Amino acid sequence: MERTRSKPVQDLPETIHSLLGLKSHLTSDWINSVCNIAKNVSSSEIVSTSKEEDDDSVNVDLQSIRDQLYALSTHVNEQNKRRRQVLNEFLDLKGNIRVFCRVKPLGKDEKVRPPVSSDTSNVIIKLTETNRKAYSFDRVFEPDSSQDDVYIEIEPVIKSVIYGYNACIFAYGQTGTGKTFTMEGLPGSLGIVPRAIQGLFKQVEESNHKFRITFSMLEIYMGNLRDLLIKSQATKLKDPIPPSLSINTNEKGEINIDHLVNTEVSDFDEVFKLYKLGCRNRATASTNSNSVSSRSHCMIRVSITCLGASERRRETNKIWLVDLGGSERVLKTRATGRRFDEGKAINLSLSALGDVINSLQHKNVHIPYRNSKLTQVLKDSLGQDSKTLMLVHISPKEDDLCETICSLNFATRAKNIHLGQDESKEEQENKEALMMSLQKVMETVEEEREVSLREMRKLNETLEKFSGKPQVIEKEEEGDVIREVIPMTPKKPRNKSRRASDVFPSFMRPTASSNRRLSGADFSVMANGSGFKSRRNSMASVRAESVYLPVKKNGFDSVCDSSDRSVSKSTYGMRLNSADDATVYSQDISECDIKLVVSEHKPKVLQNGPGSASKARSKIGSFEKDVSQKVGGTEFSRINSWLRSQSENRSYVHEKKQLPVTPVSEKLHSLSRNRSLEKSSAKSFTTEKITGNELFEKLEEIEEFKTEETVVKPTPMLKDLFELQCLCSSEAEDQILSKFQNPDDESLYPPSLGYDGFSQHIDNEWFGINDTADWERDSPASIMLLERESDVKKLLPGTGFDESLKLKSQRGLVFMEDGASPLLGPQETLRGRGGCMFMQKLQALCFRILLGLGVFDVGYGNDFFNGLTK
Ligand SMILES: Nc1ncnc2c1ncn2[C@@H]1O[C@H](COP(=O)(O)OP(=O)(O)OP(=O)(O)O)[C@@H](O)[C@H]1O
Repeated sequence: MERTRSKPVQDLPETIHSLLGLKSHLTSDWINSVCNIAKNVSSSEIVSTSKEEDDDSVNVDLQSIRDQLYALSTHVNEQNKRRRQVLNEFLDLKGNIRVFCRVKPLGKDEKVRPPVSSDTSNVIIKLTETNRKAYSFDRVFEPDSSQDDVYIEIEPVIKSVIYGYNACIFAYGQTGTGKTFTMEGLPGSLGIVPRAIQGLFKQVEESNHKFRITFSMLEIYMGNLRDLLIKSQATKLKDPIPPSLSINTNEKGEINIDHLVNTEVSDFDEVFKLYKLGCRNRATASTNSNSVSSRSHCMIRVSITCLGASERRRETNKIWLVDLGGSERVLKTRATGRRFDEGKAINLSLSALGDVINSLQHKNVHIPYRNSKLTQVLKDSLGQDSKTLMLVHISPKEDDLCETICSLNFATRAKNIHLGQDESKEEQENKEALMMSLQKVMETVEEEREVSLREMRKLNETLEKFSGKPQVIEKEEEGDVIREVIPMTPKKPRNKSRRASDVFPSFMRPTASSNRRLSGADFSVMANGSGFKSRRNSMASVRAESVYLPVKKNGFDSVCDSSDRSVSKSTYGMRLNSADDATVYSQDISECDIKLVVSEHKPKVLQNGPGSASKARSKIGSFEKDVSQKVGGTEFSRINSWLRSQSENRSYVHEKKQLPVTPVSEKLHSLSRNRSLEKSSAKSFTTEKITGNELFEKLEEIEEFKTEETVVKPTPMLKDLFELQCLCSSEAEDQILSKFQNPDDESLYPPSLGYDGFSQHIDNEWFGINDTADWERDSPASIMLLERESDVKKLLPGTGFDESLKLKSQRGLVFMEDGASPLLGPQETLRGRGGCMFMQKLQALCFRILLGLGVFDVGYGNDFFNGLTK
């Protein structure tokens, strides 16, 4: 390298040479001049010269380290690809849906010999002394199995997640059999969730790519999604009500959940804190079977994004870790009230999950994902190339034998196809040999990869020592620019001020309506001085409900069929601009929809008092049967023809038979009996036309009987109407309370109503008489009507519905003045036309039935509704 040096320094060699060669020059002057030259050479010049020479050699070393790192990283990429291939082949051979079974150990006091025995792949049930039934699974964990044993079997699935596959691990089983124990674990014996997340971070650290990991946690409670990372039940007046979660499918077929908190995490500790927060928010309760029973499905989603890693299946993928609610026989658990409803909701979604898995195993064209929220959420993580693992939990206790058999049958349904009962022994042996060889290949690849990674780490440390930063290599691979950060990625500083609820991923950009929903509480606080009012208004302002639009179905829905859809609908702010209803539609069918079909037909006991609830429940079975018939069309056709005739003739049809009056007890006893009789005689009704006044008198009779604590056996048609009316109201109220109930502050919430068919509440609020009451706006009827308003508008063009609603500042249930249409009209006329009150009530009931028909989608399209209003 050329350097510029001072003149004396340049002359120095020559001078020394002359000094050595020509001793005659050794005069005192000459010596002085040499000394001066030496003095002029600065010390810094000497140092810098030596440093630059060192730099040259270091530069050469660093470059060679970089080259080596580049080569090694390419090699590791190749190994990763190979590893992914082998792992995938291995998992494919094992089956993409694998079913494990875990047997809970007997308690200390339970010394009896259990009727359930197991080995590593079979569970044998002793049905009688001579009769046994065997179930085989991919793996059975015996009662003494540890959490380690379980995790080892699960690890390949976790590894596949790093390679871009979606995965789903869920724990299924009867309540109290150890699902939460397996998934969550105890402090000394961590379960699958913490281990899986630890495993994921370990994989990420070992990888030579940069990953972005996010964490979300939600529960499906009574058919509704609830974010567990934000407090879902506001405890203070000012607490914002969380936005409703809705399930969407993007153009790639990926499932997204709008408004679900999706927090970026950089290490296990961060995840664990969020996880604990979520667990605290989860709905649990004490039941007969488990003192801390999960009353919901708890779902954890870990999403992973890694750009430009060619060995990964997709850039963003996810794993769902699901602790399902316990399947239970409600009769056995003797659950009542809310516990009963929770159990029923859990059972419904579990059976939907079973159907989906079974269809996947059968490779059916139609996979019924839409039958529950649970399966909708898991849609892109079940089946196809996703890895699914079901852990069925059973109890060895004799007392639980029925539940055990149910769970084992459920699990067998999920697994027995892919294991290939048709496979010959030879084929099975070949498969096992192939799996063994793949395992060996995998081990070799893993070892080689480990060596490469170790070498890379060493080189990287050296590089960091000299250059002060880890090496970043940029290279072109398969057309993509890959940015690889070789291990030891510096940790991101945690943003402590960030609230979980503030973090929304980019795809969850707030829409106008979601913004309004988010600000709903603020609005209510600002608009009202009084706390009570403001709280209630905030509740009234933000309603989220799933309803099923009356879209005609063409048989079944299919995987890629977007024609049939239900609507997740949020109705906002009745006090805001009426044209400003924020209605968010998403393509999802609510689990509630299924639940509603069943539970909306709860029998209503026309008497309040002790025991009435249990009596009502005892009739649910018969009503459910009844509903299935209705859905099948038999009874609806009766309603249909009846409504048609009444709309054509402007008169009402009822059973000719005299309304019998029976005491309450007799009535309750005979209700179910009558129901079957009614069904059988449904087609042979003798009908007569009566005038509105006559009907009014009849209805008055009914009202009188009710007030005298007696029960009327109404005509089948009227009874149906009464029941439907009551059921609609109670279900809506239940759902609203379940969303907004605040156990700490019950007084701020609408009182729970004892539905007796025609309670004061219903008179005043369903029929919109009390125009000053805030409850009117908040009443279930109003909410239901509001939520379905736009649907009705579509269905009933030209009925004046629009106009009448526009005229109304109060938006309760209103009726048409025109008697021709049984539906809507100014509500003021109710007071003026007292004599026609009951006729109008009946009209309103018809209207609600129409809505109900629409909601439950029994195949009646627009024609049906239009026909009724002509
Ligand atoms: N394999 C096991 N080893 C030790 N204890 C267990 C095991 N499985 C379950 N338990 C214990 O049994 C009790 C009930 O278990 P857990 O709460 O996990 O049941 P669950 O299936 O989640 O019930 P639920 O569906 O009602 O939530 C807990 O106290 C748990 O610690």
